[in-house]
Amino acid sequence: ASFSGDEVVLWTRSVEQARTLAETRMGMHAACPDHLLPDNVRVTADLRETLDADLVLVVVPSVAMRSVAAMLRDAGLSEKSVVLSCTKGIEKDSLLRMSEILREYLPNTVGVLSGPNHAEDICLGLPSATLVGFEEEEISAAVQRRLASPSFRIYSSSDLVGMELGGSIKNVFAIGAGICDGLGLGDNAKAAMVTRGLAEMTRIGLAYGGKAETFMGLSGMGDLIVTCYSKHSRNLQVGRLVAEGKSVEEAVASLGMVAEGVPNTLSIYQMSRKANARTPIVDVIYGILYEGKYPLCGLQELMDRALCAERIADN
Ligand SMILES: NC(=O)c1ccc[n+]([C@@H]2O[C@H](COP(=O)([O-])OP(=O)(O)OC[C@H]3O[C@@H](n4cnc5c(N)ncnc54)[C@H](O)[C@@H]3O)[C@@H](O)[C@H]2O)c1
Ligand SMILES: O=P(O)(O)OC[C@H](O)CO
Repeated sequence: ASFSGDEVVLWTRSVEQARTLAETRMGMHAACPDHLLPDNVRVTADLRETLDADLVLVVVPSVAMRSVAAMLRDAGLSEKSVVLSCTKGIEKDSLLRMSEILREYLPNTVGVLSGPNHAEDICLGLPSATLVGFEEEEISAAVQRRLASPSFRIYSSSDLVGMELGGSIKNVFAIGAGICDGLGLGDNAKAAMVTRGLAEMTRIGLAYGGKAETFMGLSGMGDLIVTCYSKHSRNLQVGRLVAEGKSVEEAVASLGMVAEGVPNTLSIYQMSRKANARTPIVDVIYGILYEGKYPLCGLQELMDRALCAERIADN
């Protein structure tokens, strides 16, 4: 997105890394990320160049959110900046959402952007829809207008809990969908993973105060679908590799980018246990990633459970 011609400063720890990522991730052969970016976008490795921005999008892996929030505070981010978290994750142990971590460090207005939004498609200008959420309706509306473009349609929401939980929980089932692919279990198995995954997402999400309709929307079901089926999905890829016999560490290392489903499976499992939610798929994916359970045994366990009525939100 070019933010409609506004000046955009893209901060990254290393400009060299941004160059490599742009070349490999987007499959484009540019010598420099500037070639991929409109004239109004500038790349810098100096955080101080971002401190007076009126809108700050934070797009780092969830495990880095706390340190980046502290860096923004220590560098002196303007209190007038509106901060938008685009990160999909829940912190392990504290079980905090990304917007909650940002608020721990910054007095700023903080919101969330989440939806079925693979960067590869957005960079090509292909149509995408997403959700922006702030507690303050007028700020949602202003950010919505600011970031929308003819190829980027933005809906608004005030359910930050639902948005952040949906965007994090779907990663667990994307790994599950990848395991189905890697084991060659077929289309029916994958449809069952996605649909029963949505039921578990709804159950955990409701237990923590999210709204049911949010889990049916873009940041819930929408993101679940894209992550379970897209050729760009890193979580799907990790699941496939693990099913094919790679260790989790090897699978993640081969990506060279974050797969949020790996840390998220731990935190979502912790959330589920804390809420005493019925989440058999989350439990099995946790077993595969963290307890050495064989992928095929885990998936068979799901099939072997006692037969029951189809329940969605009911625990
Ligand atoms: N890539 C996508 O298509 C996409 C789409 C929607 C949401 N997201 C979410 O955005 C977040 C980031 O994903 P990504 O694909 O941009 O990941 P990424 O692995 O490409 O990392 C993004 C940037 O964060 C930097 N980074 C990593 N650790 C850091 C640290 N400790 N301090 C400072 N910078 C650090 C990396 O160097 C990189 O420049 C994730 O939560 C992901 O789920 C990604
Ligand atoms: O590539 P993934 O699996 O990390 O998914 C990225 C985004 O969350 C898709 O909306």
